[in-house]
Amino acid sequence: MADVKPDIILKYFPDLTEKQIDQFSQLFDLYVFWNAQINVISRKDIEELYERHVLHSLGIAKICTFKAGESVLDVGTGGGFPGIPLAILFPETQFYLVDSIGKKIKVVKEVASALGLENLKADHLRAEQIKEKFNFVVSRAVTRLGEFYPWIQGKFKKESINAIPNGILYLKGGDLTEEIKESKLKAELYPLSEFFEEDFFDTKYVVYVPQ
Ligand SMILES: C[S@@+](CC[C@H](N)C(=O)[O-])C[C@H]1O[C@@H](n2cnc3c(N)ncnc32)[C@H](O)[C@@H]1O
Repeated sequence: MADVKPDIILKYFPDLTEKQIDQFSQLFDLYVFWNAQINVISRKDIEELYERHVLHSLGIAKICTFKAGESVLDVGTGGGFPGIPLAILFPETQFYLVDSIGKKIKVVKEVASALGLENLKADHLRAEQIKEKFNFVVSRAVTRLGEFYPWIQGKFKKESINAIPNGILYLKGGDLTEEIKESKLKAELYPLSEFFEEDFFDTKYVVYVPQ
């Protein structure tokens, strides 16, 4: 049996409050329950939930510390990654999670409600339908940057209160040098190996595209 406690999160984020530790601890049982009904995580992966999904999602927090009052859109969140772990870590930031598959959003809503995450809203929508503007757009493993960018272009607030400019923070794998070139975007690549000892297989980078 793999370690199903959130100790690995504390190893890299040692300043969590009791409330956050409790919320991270609840994730395992919640995802075991919901994943049995609606498949949002590969079933063989569930025992690695904290490493492959929760810690992996928090790689974004190593690049950007979201501030109170900022807003973050998670495009193609699936069962809530990276949005749910980030919403636990940054309770003063507003998160909006969307996915084009309704039953995945049902899981997100159920998990968020069980955790009492008041800073998270989720909707069954395609990213292209969203009219609001955000400080940051996060995402994990949805599509190539060149296809992704037009979905969210123009959805960024102008004003910024963060140490880094508003922009996209995308957990990605693949041949990123080629993909970034093809997208014609000015992107910065951050390998997760700079922050974590764990191996994240085919999704080893945070791509940051300032706006
Ligand atoms: C490979 S899954 C990744 C899910 C999640 N981000 C994760 O890493 O576990 C890609 C998700 O993107 C969603 N998706 C694809 N195109 C989308 C769009 N235009 N708007 C919103 N969601 C989209 C799909 O429904 C799917 O749930």
